[in-house]
Amino acid sequence: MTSANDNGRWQALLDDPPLWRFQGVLGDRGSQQLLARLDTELPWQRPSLRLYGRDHSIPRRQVWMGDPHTRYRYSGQEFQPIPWHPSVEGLRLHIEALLEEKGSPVRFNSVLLNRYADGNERMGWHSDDEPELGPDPLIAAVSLGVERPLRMRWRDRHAPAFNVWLPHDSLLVMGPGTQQRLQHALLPRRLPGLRISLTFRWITPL
Ligand SMILES: O=C(O)CCC(=O)C(=O)O
Ligand SMILES: [Fe+2]
Repeated sequence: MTSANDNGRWQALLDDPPLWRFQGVLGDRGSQQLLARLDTELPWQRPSLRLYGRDHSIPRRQVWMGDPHTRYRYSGQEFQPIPWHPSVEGLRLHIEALLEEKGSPVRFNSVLLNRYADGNERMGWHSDDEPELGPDPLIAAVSLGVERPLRMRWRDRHAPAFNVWLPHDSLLVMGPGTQQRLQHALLPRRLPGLRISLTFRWITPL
């Protein structure tokens, strides 16, 4: 599915740390089909997380998927992955091929899927820097549905925060160093409509 042509669809948003965006991952038909399939076929959950001693339901829904040993811990909870949905496994292989062709070979063994019913649903400021992701993770995030901005800010505040717009059927690659130096958030916006993101990771069993 990849071709020499793909090089023209990569856009460098930052050089250091490397932040890249790719448009047209699956094409119109494939991306619409995947969005509908994920929306209807996955067991979306809204777990409670403990924050400053109180339980809060997350302001979105999520599914943790991956190889059986890829347990994932955050905010005092441990998530067991559900097995790969065939469409998501196909997307994983496609993205690994795109990255290999770009000269950044990488493998993923897990994915966090996030479902935002509308602009009120969101994800707060964080870095994906859990120990099981290793010291220098590369995270590949596919966006489907309504285009929303991922807000990014420098941890040391040496430069202003900025938006990375994530159109339907795009891929954002957060390369090595991104999690150490930047935080990101999907802030609430007055935008109607469904968005689903898939953030592919490599989890090292601890
Ligand atoms: O929905 C997004 O694009 C952001 C998701 C994210 O930051 C994450 O899954 O860690
Ligand atoms: Fe994240």
